[in-house]
Amino acid sequence: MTPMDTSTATPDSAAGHPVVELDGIRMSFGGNVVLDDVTLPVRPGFTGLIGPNGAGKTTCLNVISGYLRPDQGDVRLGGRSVVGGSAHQIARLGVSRTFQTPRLIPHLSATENVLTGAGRHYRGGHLSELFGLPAARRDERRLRGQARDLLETFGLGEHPGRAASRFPIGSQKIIEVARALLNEPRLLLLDEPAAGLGAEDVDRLVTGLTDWAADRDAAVLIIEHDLELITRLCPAVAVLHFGRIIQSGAPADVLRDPVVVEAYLGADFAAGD
Ligand SMILES: Nc1ncnc2c1ncn2[C@@H]1O[C@H](COP(=O)(O)OP(=O)(O)OP(=O)(O)O)[C@@H](O)[C@H]1O
Repeated sequence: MTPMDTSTATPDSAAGHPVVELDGIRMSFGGNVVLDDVTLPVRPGFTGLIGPNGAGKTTCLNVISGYLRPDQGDVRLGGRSVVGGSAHQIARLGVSRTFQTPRLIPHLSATENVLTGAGRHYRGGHLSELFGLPAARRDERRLRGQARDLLETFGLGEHPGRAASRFPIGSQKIIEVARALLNEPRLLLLDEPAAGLGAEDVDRLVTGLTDWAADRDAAVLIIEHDLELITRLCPAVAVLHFGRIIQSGAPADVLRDPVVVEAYLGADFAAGD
């Protein structure tokens, strides 16, 4: 394979219309150009976004989720431009994300933390809760059940009432993923979900995500340095290097591409690791 023109970069092993498309995104901080003409379609299923430290991966997630407004280019969610929308507005359109460092509420239980992801599908509000309105009570019961099911899906159903801070860091990261899923997102953005996880937690994560995605049309964009996880989960992967997409396609092809090997993986990998 040869390096790809960023204007046509497409993880072409994935099927279906893109759930989200980055189109010609440029993002700079001061004079520092961090994303340069990034075009990336993310289709239903799993797409990996890999690249060296500082390549601009988290910045891509921040642009998609409305935490950053790009200097140029468009972000289309289901074909509709969302550039300029706030993070809150974009979340309401069905975009969920996690962060590199888990942002759980330490004293709340695992279930309660997952429940904090409910926003979009929760009809109750402070007033209806206050007056104990039936719709709010029904929603809460349903959501509690879903939160517990999600913890089960990720193999963490044993201690739903335990405070988040009492779980090991790997489990906390997985609880954060479960929280992002309660919202039934059509687009899930995961920022290094496996960082700091042991092998058992990585298996929990992969199994849980695979089970969750199996009967849904959702798209999942995963930033990850664990290339084995990327290969297990993602039929499509794109490589960012110095803010540009330098290659995309099936992981087995992309990870063998000499341009990618040189840019990212280093001589050890090229030698056959
Ligand atoms: N808010 C910001 N202000 C200034 N510079 C920033 C900001 N956010 C990111 N950067 C810079 O943009 C570049 C890309 O950062 P980014 O976090 O997107 O990289 P990354 O590929 O996710 O890296 P890593 O794998 O280490 O997490 C870095 O040089 C970083 O210092």
